[in-house]
Amino acid sequence: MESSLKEYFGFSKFRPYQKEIVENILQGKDCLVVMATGSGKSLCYQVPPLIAQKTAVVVSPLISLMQDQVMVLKQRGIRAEYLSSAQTDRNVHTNAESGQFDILYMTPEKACMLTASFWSRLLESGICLFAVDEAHCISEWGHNFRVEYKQLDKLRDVLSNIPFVALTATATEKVRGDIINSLKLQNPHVTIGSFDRKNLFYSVVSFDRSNTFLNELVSEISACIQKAGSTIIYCTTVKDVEQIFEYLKAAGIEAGMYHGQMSNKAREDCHRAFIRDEFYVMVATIAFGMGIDKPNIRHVIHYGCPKSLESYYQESGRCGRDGIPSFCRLYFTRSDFTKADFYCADARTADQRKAIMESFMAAQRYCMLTTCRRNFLLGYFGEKTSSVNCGTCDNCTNSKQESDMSREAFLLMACIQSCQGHWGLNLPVDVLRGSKSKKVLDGKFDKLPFHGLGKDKPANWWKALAYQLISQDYLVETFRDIYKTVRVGPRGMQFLNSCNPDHQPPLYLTLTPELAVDDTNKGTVGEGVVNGFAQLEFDGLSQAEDRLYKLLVEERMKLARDHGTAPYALCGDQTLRRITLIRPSTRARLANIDGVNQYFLKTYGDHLLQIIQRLSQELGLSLDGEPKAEPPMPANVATVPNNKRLTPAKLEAWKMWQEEGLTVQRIANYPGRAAPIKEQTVFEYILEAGREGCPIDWLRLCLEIGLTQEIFKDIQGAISKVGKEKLKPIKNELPEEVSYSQIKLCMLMQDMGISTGVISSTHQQGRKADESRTPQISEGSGLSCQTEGSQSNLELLVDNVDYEMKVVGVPDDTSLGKSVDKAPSLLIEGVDAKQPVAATDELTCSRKRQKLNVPRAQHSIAVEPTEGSVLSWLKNFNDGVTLSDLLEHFKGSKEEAVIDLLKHLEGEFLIFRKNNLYKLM
Ligand SMILES: Nc1ncnc2c1ncn2[C@@H]1O[C@H](COP(=O)(O)OP(=O)(O)OP(=O)(O)O)[C@@H](O)[C@H]1O
Repeated sequence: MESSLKEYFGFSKFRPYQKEIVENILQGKDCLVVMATGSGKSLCYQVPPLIAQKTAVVVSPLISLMQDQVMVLKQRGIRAEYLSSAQTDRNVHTNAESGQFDILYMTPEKACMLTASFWSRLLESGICLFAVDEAHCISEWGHNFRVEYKQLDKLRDVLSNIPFVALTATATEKVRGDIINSLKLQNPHVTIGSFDRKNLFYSVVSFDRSNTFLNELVSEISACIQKAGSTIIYCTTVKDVEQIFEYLKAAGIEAGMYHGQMSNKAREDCHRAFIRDEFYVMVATIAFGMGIDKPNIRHVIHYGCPKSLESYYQESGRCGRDGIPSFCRLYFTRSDFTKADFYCADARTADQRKAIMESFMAAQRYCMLTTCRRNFLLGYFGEKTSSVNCGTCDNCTNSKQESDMSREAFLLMACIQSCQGHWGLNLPVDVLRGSKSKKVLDGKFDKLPFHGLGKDKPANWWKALAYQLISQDYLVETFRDIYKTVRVGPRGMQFLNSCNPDHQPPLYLTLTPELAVDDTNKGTVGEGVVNGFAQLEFDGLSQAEDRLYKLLVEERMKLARDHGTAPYALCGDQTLRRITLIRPSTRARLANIDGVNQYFLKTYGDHLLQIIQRLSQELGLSLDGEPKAEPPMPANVATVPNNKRLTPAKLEAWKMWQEEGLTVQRIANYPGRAAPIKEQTVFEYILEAGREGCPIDWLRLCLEIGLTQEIFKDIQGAISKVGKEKLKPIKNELPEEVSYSQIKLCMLMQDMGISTGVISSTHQQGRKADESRTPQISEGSGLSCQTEGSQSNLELLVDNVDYEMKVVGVPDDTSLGKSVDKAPSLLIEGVDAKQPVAATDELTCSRKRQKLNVPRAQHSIAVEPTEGSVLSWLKNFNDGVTLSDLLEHFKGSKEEAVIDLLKHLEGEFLIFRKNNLYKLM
């Protein structure tokens, strides 16, 4: 799997969850994948066909999206095509059914229209999966319901034994249920990743449509273009699109335009020019939504409050899909909030109207928020967060000013209370401002004691205060049909009860620019809203490197133009940045850069190497530098251990285990403890810390409870048979000696997307840590170790006995021409490894792996390094070998000769290097 990943995609490792999902698909399981935009969902259905050598059929909602994906896949040497009304090549249909494509995209309409004979021929040729991308379109609860998606279930009978894979970035629990039911997914493997897009900076600004504002917008966009970054400006109306487009044009910024009133051809041309970097700015309505797959958009601006928080998340999610820090800014005016009837116009049922209203109101709350925007977004999608301050939104980074607004809050809440919660905000604000409108007089609201008491402040000031109070739960906004009403909530009632007209307890609220209108603070409030690009640590390149990067961007552009493709399809900005920093001089060095795939190397490698050499010389830069630290990538698993949700006892147990290296048993019986706690409890604490995102040495934990790859796989098998709702049925499926702890650990690792690969691939590291530590406990605990027959990857788990064991040697089967898959017999002084060891209770297994880092080539005979001999030797080591292993194996040969040979093989994409381990492609 990893060699396919490197060969076709150029990546050296899977992102969280990807490998797990690919494995499940290859095992024939249905999958539901809910992972953030840009988290790498596509790869989950793009890798299996390369391994299974069968076609992956992918349903995708938009022709432009399919076309872009096919274009990119072709640049990776993957045979991809699409079937839709827009396909002009008639051969595609015939070639598709005879299995000529690795990946075949189609629209839902097309998928339902294809004849039974097409499917049966394709089935004969081989289908490895049927994927439904943007699967939320199946659900009426989703924000993009598409009727055609509903009919895809028909294909379930036609493709009865093929795994169905549904993928989406946004799906609430309700939508997830709908997807599973509609597609008739059978006991699917469900993956729900984090919604958090860590590389995105969120900010919101209230704006007017003045020229001053538009000038600011122009400078913001220019700053992005300077960094060779693309911007999308989403407008809520066609009129706004045209106006902004004209304004940019007048300011000398080349931009494209995209909206529903343009002809198909004009839209397609514009779309194509944008993804090919012919201009860097696209001004669009949300019609330019799902169909954009460009990974290097650095800036998404919303010019007006979006219609829902889901669509905001989706549209802003177009930003920074390649993981580079990028910026999402939302501009709104309060008049945007009055568009409910417009958005509800298409609703066919009361439920639909309710759903639209709810998410529109959530978008409004997002605009008015004074607390962390990321937390609000994540919370909306049901994700709990541990930090109060994300550090990457305007509210968390700008200095805030607060002011005691107890008197004003009292007046507003008391007035709203007197209006009995039957009204929106306008009426109580009118009353406070002393209005004598018909509505006020008819309802005798002018007789209220508050009438006119707030006339010193403009209406918008009071509304801004109301939104502050709503966001702090003093007021509650609901709606009836499409009309919003506001009432005093329990927190507000508590406040009102503690007030009298002459005295109110202090109530500090954040001063938003609107609230500062007549305040001396005005002017300082907005200062926090700084240019986002200045805030983002964009690249860390020196001046000369920055120049080189821009020249390489131009070169990529030329190459893409010559090959009729988009620059990002050749290689991403992140890869280009790595190339800039390393400045490789050989094919091998270029091949080893993350993001460089075989097709790229073969097609553009030599040309690019020449260019790099020439430009580096001109700029006075040396070649073959060391890679610098990468900009932050979105990590789905938090690594910060100061987790607020862990109790001190749990945090302490985790620290003792993870940081101090104590075993579970040792922690449970720690001398300083008033009373011992159960080992099982300590183990649960560690699992919980892991679940909460604290780093865990998974290999060590597996070793400590005897969870080997084989047991892991057995447990996975049991889970796929009986589900994972209850532990007992899983346990019943498994051999007696498999413990509940092992099952729990396996389930957690599965949930967190940690694959079995971790157990073996971290051997080297794990070994060192373990071996450097003398055994912590020797209390003669019972044992439940696997010995003979349960070894894998040259690994043996033995009793944690109170004397040091010593590895004295391992006969090297490989050098004798035997397979290493067979368990080697280990000779350990003082221990008969074949002696069965009695299992006792399930967690009395504080064991220590004793023999692990066996030099593989200890007994090797002289072998000459040739292309063939290196490749066939590497075949024996799935986990790869180090350079010293290789030198040891080929000892007698010159070191430089071995290194040259390795470089050549690397440059030919026959081997690849990951973490300094050489592996076979
Ligand atoms: N393992 C990986 N290593 C490095 N980059 C990756 C990896 N997997 C995917 N990517 C890159 O991440 C970016 C986003 O991937 P992808 O298009 O699959 O996201 P997605 O989850 O399908 O997003 P969307 O919901 O927007 O369609 C792409 O540029 C892709 O090449």
